[in-house]
Amino acid sequence: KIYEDVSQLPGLSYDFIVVGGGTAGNVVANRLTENPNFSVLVLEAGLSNEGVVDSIVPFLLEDFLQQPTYEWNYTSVPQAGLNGRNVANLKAFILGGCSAHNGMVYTRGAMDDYDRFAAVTGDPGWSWNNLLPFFFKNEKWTPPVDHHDTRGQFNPSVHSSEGINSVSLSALTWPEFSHHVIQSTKELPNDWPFNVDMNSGKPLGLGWIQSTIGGGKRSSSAASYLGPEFITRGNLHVLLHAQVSKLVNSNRVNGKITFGGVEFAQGGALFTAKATKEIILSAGSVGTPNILLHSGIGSQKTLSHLGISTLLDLPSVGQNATDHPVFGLGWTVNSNQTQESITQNTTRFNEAFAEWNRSHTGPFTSETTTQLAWLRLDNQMFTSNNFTDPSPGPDAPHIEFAFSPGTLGSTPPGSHTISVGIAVLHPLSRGSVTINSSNPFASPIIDAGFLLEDLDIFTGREGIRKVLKLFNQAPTWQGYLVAPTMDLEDHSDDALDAYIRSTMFPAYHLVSTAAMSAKNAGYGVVDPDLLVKGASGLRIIDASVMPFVISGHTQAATYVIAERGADLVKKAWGPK
Ligand SMILES: Cc1cc2nc3c(=O)[nH]c(=O)nc-3n(C[C@H](O)[C@H](O)[C@H](O)COP(=O)(O)OP(=O)(O)OC[C@H]3O[C@@H](n4cnc5c(N)ncnc54)[C@H](O)[C@@H]3O)c2cc1C
Repeated sequence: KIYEDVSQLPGLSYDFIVVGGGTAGNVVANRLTENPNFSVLVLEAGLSNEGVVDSIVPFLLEDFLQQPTYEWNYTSVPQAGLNGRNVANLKAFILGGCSAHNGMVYTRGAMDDYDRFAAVTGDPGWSWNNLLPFFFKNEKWTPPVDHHDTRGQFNPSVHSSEGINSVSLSALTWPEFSHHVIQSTKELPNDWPFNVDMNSGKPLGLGWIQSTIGGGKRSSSAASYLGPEFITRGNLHVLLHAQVSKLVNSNRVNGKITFGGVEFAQGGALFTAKATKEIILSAGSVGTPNILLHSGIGSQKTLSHLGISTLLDLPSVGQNATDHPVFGLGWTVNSNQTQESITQNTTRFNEAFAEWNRSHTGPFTSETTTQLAWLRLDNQMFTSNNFTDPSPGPDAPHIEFAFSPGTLGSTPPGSHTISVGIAVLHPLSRGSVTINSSNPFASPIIDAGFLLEDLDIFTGREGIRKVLKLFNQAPTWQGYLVAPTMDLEDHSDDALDAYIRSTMFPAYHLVSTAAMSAKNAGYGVVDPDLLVKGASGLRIIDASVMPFVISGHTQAATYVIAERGADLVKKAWGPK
């Protein structure tokens, strides 16, 4: 059941307290309450997702992201790598967390990513092969709303229709643009090979986008894992408007620190919820380190400056923050079949919205990108520039290209554009999430550390060159493209770098701020079972535990961590 007011809760003592009803937290709550003997309370700071149309209708994402009501409204520190620019750090303030406001792109990444997780943690359970059943528990493959023939657009053998979270191919809303993109793989198959399914563990190549959308509606963790068949469980309670400040009632048992509960605020008052078995932090890559630090878990040096007494000296808390830098290239085109035909035409916009309301079909059923490509740079390019290949293995891409029949943000009235978003997938730059106040309700200090390392900007620059070469050399684009919105042809390295630094924005894939490491490692925040090192009864299950950012958008990886994490908890407390 979902509660809005703490006074309605039957009590404040549960077996498990899950902090954060976001992408991962709702998976954990669902899976633990499959056991009728476990009681679970989810504490979510944000608002209800019920009936929030801009979150439900995929095409309205851009509008949704402008709404401060559903945002934590964090600011980040000025970014030295971006000429001191201050970029947004979006984090959703709604049940479902970022799965309720993200771009819905479903990408698992490469097998090499997870095999590297297994290697650095010393736990084969994090390898691709061992995680595949958990991807399948999460995924509910769903037909696209236009029921078009999807043969050759995905590989059914790497998908599951038995999971909980809907994933689908988009309706064929933009056939002209899609034709040119797919045709590129026939005309330049060596540079841009077709990949029938980028979610097979081997993503290299170009293929059709898959999204967390089912029946034309966003499938957030709240809509799926807290769906009507689950939320009616008597042992599953979710309390909204409940912002956790810190872990409380600490004790030391056999040299390990334990916490009896969590303190949270609602309506200006403070309450304590007790956990008799475990506290699970699923507050995300910003929320989780913030709560740890205010609870006295972190670098003793930082905490003592703020007058917070250190219960557990774990200097890695909040460090190692990693996100994907993204920037875009745009062209005007000789066609009116672009998203501007809807966004700049009120009549068509209203018609498309009416169609979605009537039958959940039409252009409003998908987000803006139609295809993605994942490419590697030659090893030679790294060595001749004195870099080491940052990727986890030969099947992992260095760069992502997102093809869209339209441009993010505003375009001049009457223009028709297309764009390619470029993401650097294995940045070396690192930042941090830390605090500069002992007030747990103050905003943490977020620094993604974008483009501090030369390798990251080098990779971005080569991404631009790959796109320019594609549009120059593949005949399909001739006569369709009119002019670039910013001409980067023949630009020097310095000019391309300047373009990237002045236009880059975050992918919002922040991870690794409470990274897992091997049991005996002298760094890291959680062990491979996701238990906080040096603590007992305290686990972290969210995107913050990834030891590295994956070669893809991060929600599928977060879901798989949550599925396996919940399994570890159930095994620890279930029947022996
Ligand atoms: C704008 C945007 C677009 C994105 N697009 C994509 C995409 O297209 N595809 C993709 O794969 N990934 C995408 N991502 C990334 C992906 O959504 C995240 O990596 C993933 O959802 C993180 O899940 P999480 O469970 O770690 O955190 P969240 O989903 O953020 O969950 C954390 C939850 O904890 C709550 N919380 C935080 N602090 C507290 C507290 N103190 N007390 C109580 N509750 C608290 C939050 O309100 C939130 O509900 C995007 C992210 C953003 C922000």
